[in-house]
Amino acid sequence: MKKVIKNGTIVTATDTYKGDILIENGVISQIGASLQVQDAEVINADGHYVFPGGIDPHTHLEMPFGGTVTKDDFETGTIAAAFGGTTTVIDFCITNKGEPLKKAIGEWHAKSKDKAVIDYGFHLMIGEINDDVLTELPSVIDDEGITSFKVFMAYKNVLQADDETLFQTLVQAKKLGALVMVHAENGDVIDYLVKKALAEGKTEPIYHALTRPSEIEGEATGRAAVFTGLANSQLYVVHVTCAEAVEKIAEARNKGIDIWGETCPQYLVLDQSYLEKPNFEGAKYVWSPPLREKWHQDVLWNALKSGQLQTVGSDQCSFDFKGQKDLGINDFSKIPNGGPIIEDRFSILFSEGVKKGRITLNQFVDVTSTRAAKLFGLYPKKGTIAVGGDADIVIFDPNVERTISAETHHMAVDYSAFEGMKVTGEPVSVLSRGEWVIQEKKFVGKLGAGEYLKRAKYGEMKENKEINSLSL
Ligand SMILES: NC(=O)NCCC(=O)O
Ligand SMILES: [Zn+2]
Ligand SMILES: [Zn+2]
Repeated sequence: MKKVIKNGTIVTATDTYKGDILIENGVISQIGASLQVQDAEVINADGHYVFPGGIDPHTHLEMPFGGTVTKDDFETGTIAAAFGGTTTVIDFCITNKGEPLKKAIGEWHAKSKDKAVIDYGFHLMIGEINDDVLTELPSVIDDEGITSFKVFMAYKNVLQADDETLFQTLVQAKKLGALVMVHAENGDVIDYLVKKALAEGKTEPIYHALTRPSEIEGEATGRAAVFTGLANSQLYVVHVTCAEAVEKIAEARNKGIDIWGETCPQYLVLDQSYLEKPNFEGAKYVWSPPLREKWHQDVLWNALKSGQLQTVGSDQCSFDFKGQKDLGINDFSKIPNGGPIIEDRFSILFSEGVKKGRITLNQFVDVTSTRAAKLFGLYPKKGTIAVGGDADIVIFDPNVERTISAETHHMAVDYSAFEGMKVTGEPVSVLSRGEWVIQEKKFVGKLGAGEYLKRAKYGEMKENKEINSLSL
């Protein structure tokens, strides 16, 4: 059945206006003032914003990590994402050295196919480059539509790749039309600092942060940027946390290097002092890179505002406090890294960003949806509200006040990293390709309704180049 969303304030990355939206066969077929439509379900969005569904370009659902597996899978994770206003996730498919890439991709399809309630795609981790990998890469792009590769510069002896692998990945990405993503920290230096701290009997969660200083995030970001320039390739730096990394990205962009930066809500609103909470509670706040001193938050907000950082991902990577985070009770290096964010990304950005005047309403849409769609080959099917695009839509109450809590969230974990935080604004209803997923704050979607997204090549997203040169 057709649907028409009436009287809402439609917000895209560039425009804000009152209008009605007609949805037919999962697609936006018309936008206009006072649309008169027969035989349509009418949705009254008066007093609400109508946003394009959020695109979360950074999730780890059902990922084996740190001796355990992330608690939220493609069922609970995508349901929670939808409650939070996200209608597309791009998850990291983790590969193992010596095994075919196709094996890992097959595993990720098996995890997601019958569970995802919203649309999804995969990035592919590259841990090594050899003849087998080189033979497989073209079909990863052409057959699977996976057009972004992820290289970890940290997690020594686990996920970390060496510089040669990063450089070769950049070269291949340029040739094939993919965007390279990096976790930028110097894993070798961290490994030394961690061993030293443990030998000195420093085992508490705060040492996780103290052994990963912001300078080495800056160093790794700068190194990756230099490689990108040399390879004349393209780079997206995930979870930027600090001034040093922002500076390296800005410097590289000024030189004309094709580099993009993402930050995450946790780095915008939480700080290093959380790791000092007593009774091992600090473990709830163990991320890599770690939470920083508070002053870095202003740098990150300003970078979003000025366009030096372009996206906000969640880095959803959730572990229970009891039974998972406590693997590191006697040794901070064994605390599984990551936290539950997928549901809170949109609301925190709106409340702390738009409501507090740090970013505009249109920038909010850009950093939570549009820019990710452009960078990761989904635009304009996703990431905006336009005729012909998928009807992935969030009807958002900008004035409701609520308190974030594990008691009320929909993620499968036993704590919230934002427990007690008051936010203004909440998604009320969410549509994925024109079908209700959340209706009046209730889940009404279907497991397996989410479709796998084959994405366009990076080079084909001409708009990325234009935006990059415009904002230099
Ligand atoms: N960020 C984090 O601590 N965990 C998820 C894995 C990663 O993105 O590095
Ligand atoms: Zn990472
Ligand atoms: Zn991550």
